[in-house]
Amino acid sequence: MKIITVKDMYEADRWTMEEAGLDEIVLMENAGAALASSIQVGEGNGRVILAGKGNNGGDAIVMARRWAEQKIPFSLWLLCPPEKLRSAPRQHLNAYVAAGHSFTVLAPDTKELLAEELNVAHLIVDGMLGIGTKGAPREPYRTILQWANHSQAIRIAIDVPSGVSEDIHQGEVFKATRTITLQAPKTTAFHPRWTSFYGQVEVVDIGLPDKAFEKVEVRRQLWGQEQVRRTYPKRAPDAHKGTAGKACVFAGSFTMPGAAVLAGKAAIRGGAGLTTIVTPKSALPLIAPSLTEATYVAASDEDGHFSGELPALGSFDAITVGPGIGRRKGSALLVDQLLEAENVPLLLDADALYHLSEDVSRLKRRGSPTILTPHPGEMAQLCGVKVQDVQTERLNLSRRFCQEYGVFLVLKGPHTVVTTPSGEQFVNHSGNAALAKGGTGDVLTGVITAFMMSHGSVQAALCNAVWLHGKVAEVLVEEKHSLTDVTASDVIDGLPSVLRTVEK
Ligand SMILES: NC(=O)C1=CN([C@@H]2O[C@H](COP(=O)(O)OP(=O)(O)OC[C@H]3O[C@@H](n4cnc5c(N)ncnc54)[C@H](O)[C@@H]3O)[C@@H](O)[C@H]2O)[C@@H](O)CC1
Ligand SMILES: Nc1ncnc2c1ncn2[C@@H]1O[C@H](COP(=O)(O)OP(=O)(O)O)[C@@H](O)[C@H]1O
Ligand SMILES: [K+]
Repeated sequence: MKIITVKDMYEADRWTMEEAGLDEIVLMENAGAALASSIQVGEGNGRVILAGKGNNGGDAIVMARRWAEQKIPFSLWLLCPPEKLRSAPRQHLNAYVAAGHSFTVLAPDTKELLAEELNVAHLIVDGMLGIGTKGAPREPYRTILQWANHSQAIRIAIDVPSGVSEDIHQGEVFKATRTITLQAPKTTAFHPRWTSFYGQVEVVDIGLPDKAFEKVEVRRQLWGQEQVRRTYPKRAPDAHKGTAGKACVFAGSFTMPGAAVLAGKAAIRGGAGLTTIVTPKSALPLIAPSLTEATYVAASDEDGHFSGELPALGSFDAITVGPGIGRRKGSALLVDQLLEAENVPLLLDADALYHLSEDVSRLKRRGSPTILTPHPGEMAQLCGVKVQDVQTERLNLSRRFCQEYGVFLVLKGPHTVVTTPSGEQFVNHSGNAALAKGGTGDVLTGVITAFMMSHGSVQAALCNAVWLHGKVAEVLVEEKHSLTDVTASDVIDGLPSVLRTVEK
């Protein structure tokens, strides 16, 4: 599903109205109807619908008419004088009034009543500000947002939570329990500043033809279960360990053997036919007893870490380097040599990214696919910026980096972003804070390593691995864990149940 900017949405809107001849009134009617049927009204009274002066308010007015016709009790508040409404919302307000329904206009003498209603409401529908918002909400929105946010009510936002805007600000924003977005998810839903205000996001169709988005260059998409099912490869009945892929994982050290175990186990669970762990000699006995199915190469060791001498290796379908290798000179030398490995996809994670950041331009010399899997701290180091700058520019920064260096990038965190060398972007929709624990990144690296060899497309491999990893965390918390106790090993153990649903 395409993720769009405000400009894209207005362009699609314009096309639909001007080229397809569908009136704004019709789209607003569709939006209101879709909202009326997807919002659960709950028991009792105390439903407040807030309508602002733009088209977002128009959607709320249509929704109110639909509810009124179904005899659902509510109060509709108009936050501007009716004559200040834009043309389409005004026409819908006329229809609402003509149908015999009532509303209250916010004014000095009604303000207190609204405060009281919001205070005791069980459901607040926010049609105050939509994608036309510029900067922090001004009065009267600011105060009403404060009242709404203090209420114990379930809060539903129409299209976007009021106050969310593409230009970042620190003003008041509607804290939605759920946001019902019209037609397509907006980029702001995945911006770290705004994600938490959106709550649960649902997309409803309001009748814009797909063609309306063809003219818009949309290169960002949501990646979810549907896409995974479509792209997940079937294992051939005559598959053998050679066809399932031979992976070589450079991981571990005397002080960090666990990272190698986690990445190796996850690669094997992820379907790799053969997994070879290359690790410093002294770390090998710490790793091998916990990972029976792998084969091993003992690398030359210097004080429990890679010395930098590359052992003689056979041929592999994928090479991964990083988990637990440490930051000493030896592992830097290792990374340097692996970057020269021709004709094999190379995944760099964790400490390998630390070494890479010494000279990122080396990436430009690579002839085969290169995959980087940084968390925001590692991304900041790769780009020479602050972590905060990574977080506010996750999508744009990733795209610029991938286009400049010709790599695939997995920028981790809530809503992990996968970017291809040409700048296509895929935002992941699964996962939860249970993953915020050491070692879960090593698990992801292992799964990616396996998927790179089984999927025809690197992009699909990355997106599917990221989705699976997040989905496992969701299932673990739904079924037998809490957000607090999940371990990286639990994530590996949880892979089978989600993989089974994908294979079906
Ligand atoms: N195809 C579509 O995209 C459709 C969109 N619709 C709705 O239309 C909305 C966009 O409508 P509009 O373009 O009228 O925009 P809004 O509904 O966001 O309203 C913008 C209004 O708020 C004012 N405003 C902007 N920033 C403000 C701030 N910081 N403080 C106070 N006031 C501020 C502006 O002056 C303007 O009058 C969408 O979010 C959606 O809900 C629907 O009506 C159906 C069709
Ligand atoms: N709050 C969160 N919500 C969703 N996913 C998260 C969250 N916190 C962490 N993750 C995921 O957990 C993993 C952590 O990886 P990383 O930071 O590399 O850990 P480590 O290096 O310790 O293994 C990433 O896949 C990241 O996307
Ligand atoms: K809104």
